[in-house]
Amino acid sequence: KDLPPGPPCLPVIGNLHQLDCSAVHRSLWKLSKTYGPLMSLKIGSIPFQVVSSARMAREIIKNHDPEFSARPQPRVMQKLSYNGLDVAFTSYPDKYWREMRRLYVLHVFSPKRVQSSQSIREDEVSKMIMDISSLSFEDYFPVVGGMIDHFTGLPSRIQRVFEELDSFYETIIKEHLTRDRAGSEEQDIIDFLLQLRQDNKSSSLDITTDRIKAIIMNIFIGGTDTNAATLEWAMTALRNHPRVMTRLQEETRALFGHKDFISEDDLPSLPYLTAVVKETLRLYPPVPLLLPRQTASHCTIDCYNIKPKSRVLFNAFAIGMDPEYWGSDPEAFFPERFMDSSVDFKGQDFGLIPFGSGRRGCPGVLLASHVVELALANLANSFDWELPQGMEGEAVDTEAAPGTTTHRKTDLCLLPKMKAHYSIEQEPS
Ligand code: HEM
Repeated sequence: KDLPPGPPCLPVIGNLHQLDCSAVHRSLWKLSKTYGPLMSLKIGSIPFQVVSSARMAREIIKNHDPEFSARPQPRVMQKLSYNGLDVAFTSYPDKYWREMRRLYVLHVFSPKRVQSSQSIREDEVSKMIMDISSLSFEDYFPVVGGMIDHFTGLPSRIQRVFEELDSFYETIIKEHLTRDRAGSEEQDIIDFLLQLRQDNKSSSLDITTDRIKAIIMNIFIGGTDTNAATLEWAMTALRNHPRVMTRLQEETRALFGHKDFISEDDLPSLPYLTAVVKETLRLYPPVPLLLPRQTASHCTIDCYNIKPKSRVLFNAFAIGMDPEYWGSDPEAFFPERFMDSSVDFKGQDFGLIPFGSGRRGCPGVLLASHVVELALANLANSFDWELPQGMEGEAVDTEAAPGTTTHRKTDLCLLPKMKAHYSIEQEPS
Protein backbone atom coordinates (compact mmCIF):
# COMPACT_ATOMS: atom_id res chain seq x y z
CA LYS A 1 0.00 0.00 0.00
CA ASP A 2 2.93 2.35 0.39
CA LEU A 3 4.04 1.98 -3.25
CA PRO A 4 3.94 5.10 -5.45
CA PRO A 5 0.55 5.65 -7.14
CA GLY A 6 -0.15 4.27 -10.59
CA PRO A 7 -2.87 3.32 -13.06
CA PRO A 8 -4.93 0.20 -12.26
CA CYS A 9 -3.62 -2.81 -14.15
CA LEU A 10 -5.14 -5.90 -15.76
CA PRO A 11 -4.18 -9.50 -14.94
CA VAL A 12 -1.39 -10.93 -17.15
CA ILE A 13 -0.81 -7.86 -19.34
CA GLY A 14 -0.53 -5.32 -16.51
CA ASN A 15 -0.67 -1.82 -18.04
CA LEU A 16 0.42 -2.84 -21.56
CA HIS A 17 -2.95 -1.81 -23.02
CA GLN A 18 -2.24 1.79 -21.93
CA LEU A 19 1.13 2.00 -23.71
CA ASP A 20 1.56 2.90 -27.37
CA CYS A 21 4.42 0.58 -28.30
CA SER A 22 5.95 2.99 -30.84
CA ALA A 23 6.12 5.78 -28.25
CA VAL A 24 6.10 4.20 -24.79
CA HIS A 25 7.87 7.29 -23.39
CA ARG A 26 4.98 9.49 -24.57
CA SER A 27 2.32 7.18 -23.06
CA LEU A 28 4.23 7.12 -19.76
CA TRP A 29 4.57 10.91 -19.83
CA LYS A 30 0.79 11.27 -20.25
CA LEU A 31 0.11 8.81 -17.41
CA SER A 32 2.56 10.67 -15.16
CA LYS A 33 0.42 13.81 -15.50
CA THR A 34 -2.29 11.90 -13.59
CA TYR A 35 -0.23 9.70 -11.28
CA GLY A 36 2.76 11.89 -10.49
CA PRO A 37 6.54 12.00 -10.91
CA LEU A 38 7.11 8.59 -9.31
CA MET A 39 4.59 6.14 -10.65
CA SER A 40 4.09 2.37 -10.26
CA LEU A 41 2.90 0.21 -13.13
CA LYS A 42 3.28 -3.25 -14.56
CA ILE A 43 4.56 -4.23 -17.98
CA GLY A 44 3.25 -7.75 -18.34
CA SER A 45 3.75 -9.20 -14.88
CA ILE A 46 6.84 -7.15 -14.05
CA PRO A 47 6.40 -4.15 -11.72
CA PHE A 48 8.16 -0.91 -12.72
CA GLN A 49 8.68 2.46 -11.06
CA VAL A 50 8.79 5.36 -13.53
CA VAL A 51 10.57 8.66 -12.79
CA SER A 52 9.11 11.60 -14.73
CA SER A 53 10.22 14.92 -13.25
CA ALA A 54 13.50 16.78 -12.82
CA ARG A 55 12.90 17.06 -9.06
CA MET A 56 12.38 13.30 -8.66
CA ALA A 57 15.40 12.48 -10.87
CA ARG A 58 17.50 14.83 -8.71
CA GLU A 59 16.21 13.31 -5.46
CA ILE A 60 17.06 9.78 -6.61
CA ILE A 61 20.40 10.46 -8.27
CA LYS A 62 21.67 12.90 -5.61
CA ASN A 63 20.52 10.96 -2.55
CA HIS A 64 19.99 7.32 -3.58
CA ASP A 65 22.22 6.66 -6.57
CA PRO A 66 23.87 3.47 -5.21
CA GLU A 67 20.49 1.87 -4.45
CA PHE A 68 19.24 2.64 -7.99
CA SER A 69 22.35 1.61 -9.95
CA ALA A 70 21.79 -2.08 -10.64
CA ARG A 71 20.59 -3.18 -14.07
CA PRO A 72 18.17 -5.95 -14.97
CA GLN A 73 19.93 -8.67 -16.98
CA PRO A 74 17.91 -9.38 -20.13
CA ARG A 75 18.86 -12.72 -21.69
CA VAL A 76 19.72 -11.23 -25.06
CA MET A 77 22.16 -8.70 -23.57
CA GLN A 78 23.72 -11.37 -21.33
CA LYS A 79 24.58 -13.31 -24.47
CA LEU A 80 25.77 -10.30 -26.49
CA SER A 81 27.92 -9.01 -23.60
CA TYR A 82 29.80 -12.32 -23.18
CA ASN A 83 27.91 -12.91 -19.89
CA GLY A 84 28.20 -9.40 -18.50
CA LEU A 85 31.85 -8.69 -19.40
CA ASP A 86 30.94 -5.19 -20.67
CA VAL A 87 29.96 -2.13 -18.62
CA ALA A 88 26.40 -1.32 -19.67
CA PHE A 89 24.81 -4.62 -18.63
CA THR A 90 27.09 -5.66 -15.78
CA SER A 91 25.44 -6.03 -12.40
CA TYR A 92 25.98 -3.56 -9.56
CA PRO A 93 27.46 -3.35 -6.93
CA ASP A 94 30.28 -5.35 -8.38
CA LYS A 95 34.08 -5.08 -8.27
CA TYR A 96 34.35 -5.97 -11.98
CA TRP A 97 31.91 -3.19 -12.99
CA ARG A 98 33.84 -0.67 -10.84
CA GLU A 99 37.16 -1.55 -12.48
CA MET A 100 35.74 -1.60 -16.00
CA ARG A 101 33.90 1.67 -15.45
CA ARG A 102 37.18 3.20 -14.21
CA LEU A 103 38.90 1.94 -17.36
CA TYR A 104 36.19 3.53 -19.55
CA VAL A 105 36.12 6.88 -17.77
CA LEU A 106 39.86 7.32 -17.19
CA HIS A 107 41.18 5.80 -20.41
CA VAL A 108 38.82 4.60 -23.11
CA PHE A 109 36.65 7.77 -23.23
CA SER A 110 38.92 10.24 -21.42
CA PRO A 111 39.10 13.78 -22.90
CA LYS A 112 42.68 13.01 -24.01
CA ARG A 113 41.66 9.87 -25.90
CA VAL A 114 38.62 11.57 -27.43
CA GLN A 115 40.89 14.37 -28.60
CA SER A 116 43.42 11.92 -30.03
CA SER A 117 40.74 10.49 -32.36
CA GLN A 118 39.71 13.95 -33.68
CA SER A 119 41.21 13.32 -37.13
CA ILE A 120 39.30 10.01 -37.50
CA ARG A 121 35.97 11.79 -36.81
CA GLU A 122 36.88 14.62 -39.17
CA ASP A 123 37.76 12.13 -41.93
CA GLU A 124 34.46 10.31 -41.52
CA VAL A 125 32.31 13.47 -41.48
CA SER A 126 34.24 14.84 -44.43
CA LYS A 127 33.56 11.59 -46.38
CA MET A 128 29.86 11.91 -45.53
CA ILE A 129 29.77 15.50 -46.86
CA MET A 130 31.63 14.43 -50.05
CA ASP A 131 29.20 11.52 -50.54
CA ILE A 132 26.20 13.82 -50.24
CA SER A 133 27.80 16.39 -52.57
CA SER A 134 28.24 13.76 -55.26
CA LEU A 135 24.57 12.61 -55.19
CA SER A 136 22.34 13.44 -58.13
CA PHE A 137 19.67 16.03 -57.38
CA GLU A 138 16.93 13.40 -57.09
CA ASP A 139 18.78 11.34 -54.52
CA TYR A 140 17.45 11.29 -51.02
CA PHE A 141 19.34 11.50 -47.78
CA PRO A 142 19.51 7.97 -46.44
CA VAL A 143 18.82 7.26 -42.82
CA VAL A 144 20.46 4.55 -40.77
CA GLY A 145 17.86 2.00 -39.66
CA GLY A 146 17.44 0.82 -36.07
CA MET A 147 19.73 -2.04 -35.13
CA ILE A 148 19.00 -2.94 -31.59
CA ASP A 149 15.48 -4.15 -32.36
CA HIS A 150 16.96 -6.84 -34.56
CA PHE A 151 18.53 -8.32 -31.48
CA THR A 152 15.24 -9.40 -29.94
CA GLY A 153 13.64 -12.70 -30.85
CA LEU A 154 14.12 -16.43 -30.58
CA PRO A 155 17.21 -17.99 -28.99
CA SER A 156 18.39 -19.21 -32.40
CA ARG A 157 18.18 -15.69 -33.71
CA ILE A 158 20.11 -14.39 -30.69
CA GLN A 159 22.76 -17.05 -31.34
CA ARG A 160 23.01 -16.09 -35.03
CA VAL A 161 23.32 -12.38 -34.22
CA PHE A 162 25.89 -13.22 -31.54
CA GLU A 163 27.96 -15.26 -34.01
CA GLU A 164 27.81 -12.52 -36.66
CA LEU A 165 28.89 -9.85 -34.19
CA ASP A 166 31.55 -12.09 -32.68
CA SER A 167 33.18 -12.68 -36.05
CA PHE A 168 33.00 -8.94 -36.78
CA TYR A 169 34.82 -8.21 -33.49
CA GLU A 170 37.38 -10.96 -34.30
CA THR A 171 38.11 -9.26 -37.63
CA ILE A 172 38.58 -5.88 -35.95
CA ILE A 173 40.95 -7.33 -33.34
CA LYS A 174 42.95 -9.30 -35.95
CA GLU A 175 43.28 -6.21 -38.15
CA HIS A 176 44.70 -4.30 -35.21
CA LEU A 177 47.08 -7.10 -34.28
CA THR A 178 48.47 -7.42 -37.80
CA ARG A 179 48.51 -3.72 -38.70
CA ASP A 180 51.91 -2.16 -38.79
CA ARG A 181 51.59 0.60 -36.19
CA ALA A 182 55.27 1.53 -36.30
CA GLY A 183 55.63 5.29 -36.52
CA SER A 184 51.87 5.85 -36.30
CA GLU A 185 50.84 8.47 -33.76
CA GLU A 186 47.19 7.56 -33.97
CA GLN A 187 46.32 4.93 -31.43
CA ASP A 188 42.64 4.07 -31.40
CA ILE A 189 40.66 2.44 -28.59
CA ILE A 190 41.42 -1.12 -29.73
CA ASP A 191 45.15 -0.37 -30.04
CA PHE A 192 44.98 1.02 -26.51
CA LEU A 193 43.22 -2.07 -25.09
CA LEU A 194 45.61 -4.46 -26.83
CA GLN A 195 48.54 -2.45 -25.51
CA LEU A 196 47.04 -2.56 -22.01
CA ARG A 197 46.68 -6.33 -22.29
CA GLN A 198 50.36 -6.60 -23.19
CA ASP A 199 51.71 -4.19 -20.55
CA ASN A 200 49.36 -4.94 -17.74
CA LYS A 201 49.49 -8.66 -17.14
CA SER A 202 49.82 -8.11 -13.38
CA SER A 203 46.81 -5.77 -13.01
CA SER A 204 43.71 -7.11 -11.24
CA LEU A 205 41.73 -6.42 -14.42
CA ASP A 206 42.84 -9.03 -16.91
CA ILE A 207 42.01 -7.70 -20.40
CA THR A 208 40.96 -10.94 -22.10
CA THR A 209 39.85 -11.12 -25.74
CA ASP A 210 36.22 -11.58 -24.64
CA ARG A 211 36.46 -8.43 -22.51
CA ILE A 212 37.78 -6.46 -25.48
CA LYS A 213 34.89 -7.83 -27.56
CA ALA A 214 32.38 -6.82 -24.86
CA ILE A 215 33.81 -3.29 -24.90
CA ILE A 216 33.54 -3.13 -28.71
CA MET A 217 29.93 -4.28 -28.31
CA ASN A 218 29.19 -1.36 -25.96
CA ILE A 219 30.80 1.09 -28.37
CA PHE A 220 29.10 -0.44 -31.38
CA ILE A 221 25.60 -0.68 -29.90
CA GLY A 222 25.79 2.32 -27.54
CA GLY A 223 27.68 4.71 -29.72
CA THR A 224 26.61 4.38 -33.36
CA ASP A 225 22.84 4.05 -33.52
CA THR A 226 22.36 6.73 -30.84
CA ASN A 227 24.46 9.30 -32.70
CA ALA A 228 22.66 8.50 -35.96
CA ALA A 229 19.24 8.89 -34.28
CA THR A 230 20.26 12.25 -32.78
CA LEU A 231 21.26 13.57 -36.21
CA GLU A 232 18.08 12.24 -37.77
CA TRP A 233 15.92 14.08 -35.18
CA ALA A 234 18.02 17.23 -35.39
CA MET A 235 17.51 17.38 -39.19
CA THR A 236 13.77 16.65 -38.73
CA ALA A 237 13.39 19.48 -36.22
CA LEU A 238 15.47 21.88 -38.35
CA ARG A 239 13.39 21.09 -41.42
CA ASN A 240 10.20 21.79 -39.46
CA HIS A 241 11.60 25.03 -38.03
CA PRO A 242 13.12 26.94 -40.95
CA ARG A 243 13.80 29.95 -38.70
CA VAL A 244 16.14 27.82 -36.57
CA MET A 245 17.83 26.29 -39.63
CA THR A 246 18.43 29.78 -41.06
CA ARG A 247 19.90 31.05 -37.80
CA LEU A 248 22.16 27.99 -37.57
CA GLN A 249 23.34 28.42 -41.17
CA GLU A 250 23.94 32.12 -40.60
CA GLU A 251 26.08 31.27 -37.58
CA THR A 252 28.20 28.65 -39.38
CA ARG A 253 28.46 30.57 -42.67
CA ALA A 254 29.32 33.94 -41.12
CA LEU A 255 32.45 32.40 -39.65
CA PHE A 256 33.21 29.42 -41.88
CA GLY A 257 31.16 29.87 -45.05
CA HIS A 258 34.35 30.27 -47.09
CA LYS A 259 35.63 26.87 -45.88
CA ASP A 260 34.70 23.48 -47.32
CA PHE A 261 34.86 21.85 -43.93
CA ILE A 262 34.26 22.90 -40.34
CA SER A 263 36.76 21.16 -38.06
CA GLU A 264 36.37 20.25 -34.40
CA ASP A 265 38.63 23.18 -33.44
CA ASP A 266 35.99 25.50 -34.95
CA LEU A 267 33.09 24.12 -32.87
CA PRO A 268 33.62 26.23 -29.69
CA SER A 269 32.83 29.39 -31.71
CA LEU A 270 29.36 28.02 -32.64
CA PRO A 271 27.15 28.46 -29.51
CA TYR A 272 23.88 28.30 -31.45
CA LEU A 273 24.91 24.89 -32.86
CA THR A 274 25.40 23.62 -29.29
CA ALA A 275 21.98 25.04 -28.34
CA VAL A 276 20.35 23.22 -31.31
CA VAL A 277 21.94 19.91 -30.25
CA LYS A 278 20.77 20.39 -26.64
CA GLU A 279 17.24 21.26 -27.74
CA THR A 280 17.17 18.16 -29.99
CA LEU A 281 18.30 15.93 -27.13
CA ARG A 282 15.67 17.49 -24.84
CA LEU A 283 12.70 16.99 -27.19
CA TYR A 284 13.92 13.86 -28.99
CA PRO A 285 16.18 11.96 -26.55
CA PRO A 286 17.38 8.98 -28.62
CA VAL A 287 17.17 6.67 -25.58
CA PRO A 288 14.05 8.23 -24.01
CA LEU A 289 13.75 5.74 -21.11
CA LEU A 290 17.54 5.49 -20.59
CA LEU A 291 18.71 1.94 -19.94
CA PRO A 292 16.51 0.22 -17.35
CA ARG A 293 17.78 0.31 -13.78
CA GLN A 294 17.01 -2.04 -10.91
CA THR A 295 17.12 -1.25 -7.19
CA ALA A 296 20.02 -2.95 -5.44
CA SER A 297 18.43 -2.61 -1.99
CA HIS A 298 15.35 -1.30 -0.22
CA CYS A 299 14.88 2.48 -0.06
CA THR A 300 12.31 5.13 0.80
CA ILE A 301 11.53 7.98 -1.61
CA ASP A 302 8.96 10.66 -0.66
CA CYS A 303 7.44 8.27 1.96
CA TYR A 304 7.07 5.48 -0.61
CA ASN A 305 8.73 2.13 -0.08
CA ILE A 306 10.71 0.82 -3.02
CA LYS A 307 11.60 -2.85 -2.69
CA PRO A 308 14.93 -4.39 -3.72
CA LYS A 309 15.05 -5.63 -7.34
CA SER A 310 12.34 -3.17 -8.48
CA ARG A 311 12.73 -2.19 -12.13
CA VAL A 312 13.11 1.58 -12.60
CA LEU A 313 12.69 3.66 -15.74
CA PHE A 314 13.86 7.28 -15.92
CA ASN A 315 11.68 8.95 -18.54
CA ALA A 316 14.20 11.44 -19.99
CA PHE A 317 11.54 12.62 -22.44
CA ALA A 318 9.00 13.45 -19.68
CA ILE A 319 11.78 15.09 -17.65
CA GLY A 320 12.67 17.24 -20.67
CA MET A 321 9.03 18.36 -20.79
CA ASP A 322 8.75 19.08 -17.06
CA PRO A 323 7.06 22.53 -16.84
CA GLU A 324 8.45 23.07 -13.34
CA TYR A 325 11.94 22.99 -14.83
CA TRP A 326 11.38 24.29 -18.38
CA GLY A 327 8.62 26.87 -17.88
CA SER A 328 5.38 27.38 -19.72
CA ASP A 329 6.17 26.16 -23.24
CA PRO A 330 8.28 22.99 -22.97
CA GLU A 331 6.83 21.47 -26.16
CA ALA A 332 8.26 24.22 -28.41
CA PHE A 333 11.51 23.59 -30.32
CA PHE A 334 13.32 26.73 -29.20
CA PRO A 335 17.14 26.41 -28.95
CA GLU A 336 17.34 30.03 -27.70
CA ARG A 337 16.34 28.72 -24.25
CA PHE A 338 19.93 27.45 -23.94
CA MET A 339 21.70 30.59 -25.17
CA ASP A 340 22.06 32.36 -21.83
CA SER A 341 21.90 29.25 -19.74
CA SER A 342 24.54 26.92 -18.35
CA VAL A 343 22.19 23.90 -18.51
CA ASP A 344 24.05 20.99 -20.08
CA PHE A 345 23.41 17.30 -20.81
CA LYS A 346 26.40 15.92 -18.92
CA GLY A 347 24.31 14.71 -15.97
CA GLN A 348 24.58 17.58 -13.49
CA ASP A 349 21.37 19.30 -14.62
CA PHE A 350 18.49 16.99 -13.79
CA GLY A 351 16.04 18.54 -16.27
CA LEU A 352 18.20 17.37 -19.20
CA ILE A 353 19.44 13.80 -18.85
CA PRO A 354 19.46 12.19 -22.33
CA PHE A 355 22.75 10.48 -21.35
CA GLY A 356 21.51 9.50 -17.88
CA SER A 357 23.32 10.62 -14.76
CA GLY A 358 25.16 9.32 -11.73
CA ARG A 359 27.16 6.08 -11.51
CA ARG A 360 25.50 4.48 -14.53
CA GLY A 361 25.45 7.65 -16.67
CA CYS A 362 26.80 7.38 -20.22
CA PRO A 363 30.62 7.42 -20.32
CA GLY A 364 30.53 8.23 -24.07
CA VAL A 365 28.91 11.65 -23.67
CA LEU A 366 31.97 13.67 -24.70
CA LEU A 367 32.62 11.50 -27.74
CA ALA A 368 28.94 11.63 -28.74
CA SER A 369 28.71 15.41 -28.47
CA HIS A 370 31.81 15.82 -30.67
CA VAL A 371 30.45 13.47 -33.34
CA VAL A 372 26.96 15.01 -33.42
CA GLU A 373 28.11 18.65 -33.37
CA LEU A 374 30.76 18.06 -36.05
CA ALA A 375 28.35 16.27 -38.38
CA LEU A 376 25.50 18.74 -37.88
CA ALA A 377 27.75 21.80 -38.30
CA ASN A 378 28.91 20.48 -41.69
CA LEU A 379 25.47 19.38 -42.86
CA ALA A 380 24.14 22.87 -42.13
CA ASN A 381 27.17 24.69 -43.50
CA SER A 382 27.60 22.79 -46.77
CA PHE A 383 24.01 22.43 -47.96
CA ASP A 384 20.61 24.01 -48.12
CA TRP A 385 17.99 21.35 -47.43
CA GLU A 386 14.71 21.06 -49.31
CA LEU A 387 11.77 18.68 -49.35
CA PRO A 388 11.27 16.55 -52.48
CA GLN A 389 9.04 17.89 -55.26
CA GLY A 390 5.38 17.86 -54.36
CA MET A 391 6.09 17.87 -50.62
CA GLU A 392 7.33 21.46 -50.33
CA GLY A 393 5.71 23.36 -47.52
CA GLU A 394 4.60 20.21 -45.73
CA ALA A 395 5.75 19.51 -42.19
CA VAL A 396 7.89 16.41 -41.81
CA ASP A 397 6.15 13.92 -39.51
CA THR A 398 7.76 13.16 -36.17
CA GLU A 399 6.35 9.70 -35.56
CA ALA A 400 8.79 7.34 -33.84
CA ALA A 401 9.44 3.64 -34.46
CA PRO A 402 9.43 1.22 -31.50
CA GLY A 403 12.82 0.38 -30.00
CA THR A 404 15.21 1.13 -27.14
CA THR A 405 16.85 3.72 -29.37
CA THR A 406 14.12 5.86 -30.90
CA HIS A 407 14.36 6.44 -34.63
CA ARG A 408 11.89 8.02 -37.01
CA LYS A 409 9.16 5.63 -38.14
CA THR A 410 9.61 6.60 -41.79
CA ASP A 411 12.81 7.59 -43.57
CA LEU A 412 13.62 11.27 -43.58
CA CYS A 413 13.75 12.43 -47.21
CA LEU A 414 15.53 15.73 -47.77
CA LEU A 415 17.27 17.07 -50.86
CA PRO A 416 20.70 18.60 -50.36
CA LYS A 417 21.55 21.63 -52.52
CA MET A 418 25.11 22.90 -52.46
CA LYS A 419 25.20 26.27 -50.71
CA ALA A 420 25.86 29.35 -52.82
CA HIS A 421 29.56 30.12 -52.83
CA TYR A 422 30.65 32.24 -49.89
CA SER A 423 33.69 34.41 -50.52
CA ILE A 424 36.07 35.71 -47.88
CA GLU A 425 34.62 39.23 -48.48
CA GLN A 426 31.26 38.03 -47.15
CA GLU A 427 32.79 37.26 -43.77
CA PRO A 428 31.95 39.76 -41.03
CA SER A 429 34.84 41.99 -40.05
C1 HEM B 1 23.88 10.52 -28.66
C2 HEM B 1 24.62 9.51 -28.25
C3 HEM B 1 24.39 8.71 -26.98
C4 HEM B 1 23.29 8.68 -26.15
C5 HEM B 1 21.99 9.46 -26.26
C6 HEM B 1 23.58 7.74 -25.09
C7 HEM B 1 22.73 7.45 -24.04
C8 HEM B 1 23.03 6.59 -23.00
C9 HEM B 1 22.14 6.33 -21.90
C10 HEM B 1 20.77 6.94 -21.73
C11 HEM B 1 22.74 5.45 -21.07
C12 HEM B 1 22.17 4.89 -19.75
C13 HEM B 1 22.44 5.91 -18.67
C14 HEM B 1 21.83 5.61 -17.33
O1 HEM B 1 21.37 4.49 -17.06
O2 HEM B 1 21.82 6.56 -16.50
C15 HEM B 1 24.03 5.16 -21.64
C16 HEM B 1 24.93 4.30 -21.08
C17 HEM B 1 26.08 3.93 -21.73
N1 HEM B 1 26.58 4.45 -22.91
FE1 HEM B 1 25.77 5.89 -24.03
N2 HEM B 1 24.82 7.23 -25.28
C18 HEM B 1 25.35 7.80 -26.42
C19 HEM B 1 26.59 7.59 -26.93
C20 HEM B 1 27.49 6.68 -26.44
C21 HEM B 1 28.78 6.44 -26.98
C22 HEM B 1 29.40 7.24 -28.14
C23 HEM B 1 29.31 5.42 -26.26
C24 HEM B 1 30.62 4.75 -26.44
C25 HEM B 1 31.34 4.81 -27.54
C26 HEM B 1 28.37 5.03 -25.24
C27 HEM B 1 28.55 4.01 -24.32
C28 HEM B 1 27.73 3.79 -23.21
C29 HEM B 1 28.00 2.80 -22.17
C30 HEM B 1 29.19 1.87 -22.10
C31 HEM B 1 26.97 2.90 -21.23
C32 HEM B 1 26.78 2.06 -19.96
C33 HEM B 1 27.28 2.79 -18.70
C34 HEM B 1 27.06 1.97 -17.43
O3 HEM B 1 26.09 1.21 -17.34
O4 HEM B 1 27.87 2.12 -16.47
N3 HEM B 1 27.26 5.82 -25.38
N4 HEM B 1 24.17 5.87 -22.81
